[in-house]
Amino acid sequence: MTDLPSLIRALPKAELHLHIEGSLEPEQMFELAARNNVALPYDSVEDIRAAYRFNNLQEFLDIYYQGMSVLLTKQDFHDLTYAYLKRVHADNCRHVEIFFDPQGHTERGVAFSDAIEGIFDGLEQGKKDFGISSHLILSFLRHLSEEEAFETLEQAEPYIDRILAVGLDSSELGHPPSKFERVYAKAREKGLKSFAHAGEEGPPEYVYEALDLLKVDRIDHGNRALEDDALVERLVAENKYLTVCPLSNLKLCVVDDLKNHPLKTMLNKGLKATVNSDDPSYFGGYLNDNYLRTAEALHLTKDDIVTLVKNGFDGAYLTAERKAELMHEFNQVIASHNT
Ligand code: HPA
Ligand SMILES: [Zn+2]
Repeated sequence: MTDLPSLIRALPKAELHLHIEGSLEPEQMFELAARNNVALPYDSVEDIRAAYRFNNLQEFLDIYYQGMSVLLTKQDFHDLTYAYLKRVHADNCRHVEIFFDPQGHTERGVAFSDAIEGIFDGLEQGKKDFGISSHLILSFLRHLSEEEAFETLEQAEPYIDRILAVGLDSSELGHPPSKFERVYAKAREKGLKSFAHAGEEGPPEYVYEALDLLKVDRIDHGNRALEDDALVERLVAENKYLTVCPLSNLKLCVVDDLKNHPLKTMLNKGLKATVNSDDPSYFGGYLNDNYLRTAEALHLTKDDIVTLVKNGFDGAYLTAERKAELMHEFNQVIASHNT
């Protein structure tokens, strides 16, 4: 009988839904606040952790934007990114596709170039030290205007060849994908892929809009697509990957209990679900925690884990060579756990 937790820990994995600002641990928040002379409304690390109780997405976002106020210099963005990669290296995470929220920084007076170059430096160092391959996704804040999204895309121009995709995050309700149809068209013209958070709190209509108007290649979350059978059929037929985040869903009350999480239902319906951590510092778990706790709560089988991990590779934008390397390692781990 396979020891499923040890298999989960040992398998090489990909993470496709991670906001780098959401990996800022309270200890690092204090360190950067001291380094940059930023006042925090907390007295201790325990104080910060105690504040991480959320009834919905907006309550989290308010604290998340406040947390990122300690990020000011290129070095800060490097250190943040490197700390995340070091942490997920311990989870045997081999490939990451991470979001960053440039508008969360430029609106505070941080230069776009400092944020993105710091992140790129961190990713490069992580590749050297841990062998983690990566892509960066530029995410628009959907509570801001489309015009501001256009300005952000403009700022990204010098780096466009090193950016994988655009994404859409922040407050979902009241900010449907249709608001960003034109800026997504422009991003696609520039050769970027299109991703969008949809169906986390928003209705199935937002998922349709993401598909029809933003022409997304991947859906981030997508939980509420399950309310519409025709939509599920379409996502299956079009082979759209969903980047699902179980512990995020629990912390933000998208599900009331992990036992009621739709991940297993998604797999049963043939949806291409992947497992991810979203904002691990705020939601209480990195990549392996998301696999382990969901596996336990939903009684996932070895086949389910194999499917989820492979979906992570298939839904990622890996070179053929990198994918072959990862599948080789994957097969070796599976073989060693069969004995
Ligand atoms: O889970 C999320 N949803 C929407 N916006 C976000 N920004 C960071 N994390 C999230
Ligand atoms: Zn997210």
